[in-house]
Amino acid sequence: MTTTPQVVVHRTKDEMVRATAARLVTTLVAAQTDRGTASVVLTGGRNGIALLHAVAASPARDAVDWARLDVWWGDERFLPAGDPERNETQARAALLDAVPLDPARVHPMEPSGGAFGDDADAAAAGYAAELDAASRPEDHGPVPSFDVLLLGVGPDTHVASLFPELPGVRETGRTVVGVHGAPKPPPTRVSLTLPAIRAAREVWLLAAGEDKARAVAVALTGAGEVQAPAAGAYGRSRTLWLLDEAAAARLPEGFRAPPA
Ligand SMILES: O=C(O)[C@H](O)[C@@H](O)[C@H](O)[C@H](O)COP(=O)(O)O
Repeated sequence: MTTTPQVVVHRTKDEMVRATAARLVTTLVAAQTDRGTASVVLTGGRNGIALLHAVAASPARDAVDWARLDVWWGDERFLPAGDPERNETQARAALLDAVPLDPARVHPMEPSGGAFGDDADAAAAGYAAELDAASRPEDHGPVPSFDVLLLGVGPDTHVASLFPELPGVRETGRTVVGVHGAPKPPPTRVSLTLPAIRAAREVWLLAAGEDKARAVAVALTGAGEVQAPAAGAYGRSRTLWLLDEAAAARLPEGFRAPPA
């Protein structure tokens, strides 16, 4: 099932990031109210990390019961543990180290030189097994039904580490893949695949700045997912594109959510 994307346009990047932080806190609190627990999938990139800083600074942040939150990653740069360019390192510095998470519920992807040595494909298989072990019968498959899965959008329409035309974006069987030869450094990465992304209840795509305007317009106006991976990223109950005016500038009329 696909969900029609909803497009929310904020005036500036800063406003988009702060409003999305408030939306994330509210959504996680609602999930904990409904199910007693919540889960989020983090993304790397400037917007994804700015969002975590904004959650850390939010006066409402402790409405979330952090000990009942599962934290996963949508992709990782396959670098040594603690490398400042790892998405995990940046997420810990921005938010995770500041809130009382249950360490057993934080699920980083293995670094290079870790349990799988320098084998990104083995690290991907390991993460797929971890997802499978965490999924329950009601999840209908080998991936948990994440409450919110966050994605940055690259200027070439990549999401997570699924780049246009590379093998990862064509993957229909596996839930996690090793990525080799990525055009955005570092070249070796680990990424959820589109089927795994689509297991989420809600998928939120973040884009700000004029260098994203073409990617946003292409992905939302009928491009195929192999050429434009962001076009294949949607959630089971909701797909939200959270933009600033600059990133929305090339969208045709009629794509924005009506004003509240
Ligand atoms: O590891 C990464 O780099 C990401 O997960 C990647 O998919 C990122 O989210 C986009 O490239 C957008 O990044 P920006 O928000 O910095 O433009």
